[in-house]
Amino acid sequence: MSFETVFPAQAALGECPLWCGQTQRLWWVDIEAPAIHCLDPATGQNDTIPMDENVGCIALRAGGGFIAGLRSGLWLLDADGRKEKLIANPQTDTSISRFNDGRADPWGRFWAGTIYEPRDRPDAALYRVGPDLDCARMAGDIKVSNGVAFSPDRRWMYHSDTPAHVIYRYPLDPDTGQIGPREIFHQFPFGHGRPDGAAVDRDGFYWSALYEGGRVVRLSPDGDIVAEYPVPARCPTMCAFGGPDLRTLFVTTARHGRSKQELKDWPQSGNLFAMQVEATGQPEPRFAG
Ligand SMILES: O=C(O)[C@H](O)[C@@H](O)[C@H](O)[C@H](O)CS(=O)(=O)O
Repeated sequence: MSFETVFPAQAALGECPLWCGQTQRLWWVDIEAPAIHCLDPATGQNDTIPMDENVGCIALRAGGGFIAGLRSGLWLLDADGRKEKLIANPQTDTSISRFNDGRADPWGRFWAGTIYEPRDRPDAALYRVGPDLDCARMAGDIKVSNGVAFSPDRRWMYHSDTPAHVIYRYPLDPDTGQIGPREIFHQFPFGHGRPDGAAVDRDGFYWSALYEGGRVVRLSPDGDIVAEYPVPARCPTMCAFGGPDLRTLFVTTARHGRSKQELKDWPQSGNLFAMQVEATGQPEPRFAG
């Protein structure tokens, strides 16, 4: 098992891969293009929706279209990616803060966090949008919000702060989805990659893309690293399960802000990769609003 290029995107900042089981397509974004993409892995056909501002994350809406975390705030988009409604713009200064990682939860809500781009103080935050479009600030004290994912038993929400090299987890009420106090799920040592986007498989194992770590790591429900999978790019940004049996692991990667030497050493940076895995992913929920 090893990652192979599934689409030679050469994306600036590939992110937010998410599988649509209905159409058998992989949606993903290029934060810096900026664009929303839709890949048919069977044919290699990749359709692009250009955006007019950074797009950090998207989720599919149950009724069609997207909910998205953009630089200017949280938006509803139609099926063609056109802005329908600004839900909220909670950031204090969008010139130095934008939405980053996010996804829908098993209750049909959308969680999205920001990146505080100066990274000199923990001014990023995590927000949750309900189907009624009510937006609530759910967590703070972070610099770059990443790694949002949910356990299959609905008892844990995972959330990372990339520059701090830490993945947190929050207890979830399995009925209401309310979160409890955060605890450290895994603290990575500095200098060997830091946790970016992630996915949780059907057995509750957390698969984390390690930015500047050139690999994806699989962590047990107790937070122990049980496997590591090299990626042919130094900066994998997020992984997602897909394919007819949800046993294909897709990973997006980055070129943006990387040195010429790094891009020479890792010429496939920015591509989309895929690997068949023994684990089975969870179907990606849709936003109910
Ligand atoms: O892709 C993302 O999540 C961010 O936009 C990336 O740029 C990355 O996570 C971030 O740059 C990591 S860090 O701030 O350099 O630690």
